[in-house]
Amino acid sequence: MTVASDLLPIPALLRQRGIALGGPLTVLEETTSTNDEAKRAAKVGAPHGATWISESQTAGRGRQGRQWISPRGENVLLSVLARIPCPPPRLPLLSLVAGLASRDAIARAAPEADVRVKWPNDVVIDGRKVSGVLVEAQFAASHVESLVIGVGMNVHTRVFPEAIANLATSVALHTAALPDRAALVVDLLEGLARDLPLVAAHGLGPVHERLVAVDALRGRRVCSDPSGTFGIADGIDIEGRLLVRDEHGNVQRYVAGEIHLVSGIL
Ligand SMILES: O=C(O)CCCC[C@@H]1SC[C@@H]2NC(=O)N[C@@H]21
Repeated sequence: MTVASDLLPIPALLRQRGIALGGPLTVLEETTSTNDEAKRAAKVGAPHGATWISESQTAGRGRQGRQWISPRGENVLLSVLARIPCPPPRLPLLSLVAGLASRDAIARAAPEADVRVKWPNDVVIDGRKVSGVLVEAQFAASHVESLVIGVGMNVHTRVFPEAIANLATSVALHTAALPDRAALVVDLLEGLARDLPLVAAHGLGPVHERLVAVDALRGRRVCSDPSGTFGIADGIDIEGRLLVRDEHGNVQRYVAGEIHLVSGIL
């Protein structure tokens, strides 16, 4: 099967705009997971910036062992291999910054939509998920040898399975014209190329202001695991932790995996 022609302009657009990620680009009809492709290739020396896009995944995955399901040919399923120095404590920041890059690409494609980053790794429109990020690091001894940044974006899908119908959305549901997948990919890679090395080297500082401006959780009621304490989300600090104000006005700081929203949708 040939790959959809709307993806073919990607290499030329990347060259034209001088984007440092996105090549060599492999576009597949099917794979288990684009993150698997990138991880396999990393082991045999694939270069920084190598990128895989697939029209479908048989074992697409998200964080915490969840599945990532996407109908064939409708969306963006992408993984990029990054070989940048990153101290292990900064790894959680990369999900946030990749989410921000995905958010900015989607906001450009759907300028009327209120596109936000939902800490720690989702992108939402009106509280419904439009994109998710899965960062996987490969270690040599105790240092990070390579990083795989996996991004799934719902682009053309208009109807979702019943179980997630209230939780998911797509770019197409917020645009008059059919969104351009190549433009979304190129904008995403541009954001990643600019911000990933900055954040890996300096922490969240260079993007913090942009991130807090599009924080989806601020003011929302959340619950911490495993204590079950309720509070109101009160921003993201410079270390990438979610601030939660409890009923007594005390602020706790949480790292990813310790917090969930009280109601599924925002
Ligand atoms: O929301 C999440 O928990 C993260 C979802 C990440 C999905 C993308 S799709 C491309 C890449 N390949 C995968 O198997 N997962 C990521």
